[in-house]
Amino acid sequence: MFGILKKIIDFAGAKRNLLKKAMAVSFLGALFAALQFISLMLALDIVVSSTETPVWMVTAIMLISIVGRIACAYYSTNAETDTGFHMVAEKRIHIGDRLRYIPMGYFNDNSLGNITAVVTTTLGDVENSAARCLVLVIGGFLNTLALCLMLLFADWRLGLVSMAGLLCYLAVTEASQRSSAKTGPERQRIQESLVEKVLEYVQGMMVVKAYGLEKDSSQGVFQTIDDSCRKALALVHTSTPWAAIRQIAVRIFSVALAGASLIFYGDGTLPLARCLLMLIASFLIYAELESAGNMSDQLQMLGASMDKANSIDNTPTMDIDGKALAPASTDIEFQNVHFSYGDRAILNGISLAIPEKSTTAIVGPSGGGKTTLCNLIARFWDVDSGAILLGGGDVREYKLDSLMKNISMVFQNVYLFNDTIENNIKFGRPNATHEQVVAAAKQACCHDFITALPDAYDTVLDEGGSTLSGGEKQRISIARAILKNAPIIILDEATASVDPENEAELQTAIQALTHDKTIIMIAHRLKTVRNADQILVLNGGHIVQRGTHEELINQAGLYANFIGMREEAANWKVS
Ligand SMILES: Nc1ncnc2c1ncn2[C@@H]1O[C@H](COP(=O)(O)OP(=O)(O)OP(=O)(O)O)[C@@H](O)[C@H]1O
Repeated sequence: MFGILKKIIDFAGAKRNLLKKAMAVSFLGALFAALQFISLMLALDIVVSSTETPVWMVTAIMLISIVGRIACAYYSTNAETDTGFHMVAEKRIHIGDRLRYIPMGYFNDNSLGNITAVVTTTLGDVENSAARCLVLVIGGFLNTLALCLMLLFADWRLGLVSMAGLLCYLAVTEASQRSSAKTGPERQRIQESLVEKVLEYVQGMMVVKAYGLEKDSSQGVFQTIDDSCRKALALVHTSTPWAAIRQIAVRIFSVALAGASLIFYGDGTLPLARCLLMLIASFLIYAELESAGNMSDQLQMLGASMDKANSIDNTPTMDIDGKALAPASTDIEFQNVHFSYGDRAILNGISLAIPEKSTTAIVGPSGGGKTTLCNLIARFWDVDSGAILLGGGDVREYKLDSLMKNISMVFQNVYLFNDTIENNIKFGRPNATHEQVVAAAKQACCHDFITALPDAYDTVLDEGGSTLSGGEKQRISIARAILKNAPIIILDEATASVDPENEAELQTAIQALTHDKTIIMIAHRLKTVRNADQILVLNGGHIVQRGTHEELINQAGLYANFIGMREEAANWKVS
């Protein structure tokens, strides 16, 4: 149990000292509580043994005890709430920051549901109860210890009985925690799979509707909810017997304390006033300890929650050896690059050179590794072997921020944030002025449709930008890249989903973006491919052909086939 308590203190980060203060004040509260017994002892002495202790003194001690206890409880409750919320906010920010610097492969292994569950539900539990549990458990233990010490002072024999009860309780709690050590992680897994399923259900709703599978799909989620409920109950049932054993342990010692008091009174070794005090104490002494014990099960869960959050927070980042460098040029070179997703080899010994301010088109069959090759330049993943150089320096020598300053990426699947259009465009350059945003939007051919919206640039987009058409989203993402003005542009040409009217505007936007830049383009359009300075044909993880259009078109091979298919497609007409 003390291991988990230490874990909470470590987790508190910048609020660690406040948490320690809350614990110290809670201890003070325990001493004030013990004072109540002293006043009770004095009162019984006055009533039963007619001692001459002034009544005002007894009353004053009682008042000090009550006021002191309330004040301590007030302070420690505020401090633990403050600690809980701040420490979790700090952890969430830290995790959010960390996620930016870890390889994308991490997101393959740790699904969205898993990460969402940790940052929301799991940390929500820690936020609401970790600091409170810690203060209650420590407070409960210290409170009982203080009362035992007081009883020791009143009668050492009965003090020892009460102390034995405390030790027995601690031993049972420790045993229960050991036996249910797997409970916390298991419950954690249940929560994760539940969040994962619900997210998948909501995100896949469109496909589910399109295929009329609403019933089957919702049954899957309901099944997971049902499983989660059953497993959570099973876990609670494993901890319930231990709660009963703890209760029995303290009840036995309460009865032993009362019985021993009566025996000592009977044989004349305990005065009546002390005997009455002990009888009252036997009912109250373990009350706080019992509430602390009930919390100890929750501590087990919290320990697992904190471990999970820490495991994300401690994932090694890619920036460990990075330096804030500025490349000498935007020449890019692949030197015998090998890369695989897990065990699946995707790129096998790729070597290529992309000179500054040139245009390189990458073509090839679907699944050949084109996107992967581009993503490696931006270090979404690191290569397995070989090296990728930017301006002569290995991309792994750069800090991610200083590398990404040089690169703008325009993806086929555009993601827009739940924010204003202006802020979405400013994403790559947050301190840009409104005039600069408008100028970029004009170049990207999106100014007109933005100003036609009721709130123009202040229009708040839905998450993912679902209220805009595919072409509009593309152009906003191009405006974003134009504003960032990075010297290297990686572009996944989006033409498949765009109608001819939109395509003309999209091409104007792309021309504005790529002017005078180093361009690497996954090319689908014949015109782009034709005009590229070099064309790389990627198939099965190898560059199978490379050269200019003129050089490749006359060779038999994938490129000639690709051009043939494009020409055929371009000649299609609606009859
Ligand atoms: N995150 C990932 N994890 C595991 N495998 C992946 C991942 N991304 C892509 N792959 C696999 O790697 C292979 C290459 O994918 P990639 O997207 O690079 O191909 P591509 O040539 O760009 O294809 P397309 O033209 O269809 O976009 C594919 O077989 C794909 O299934």
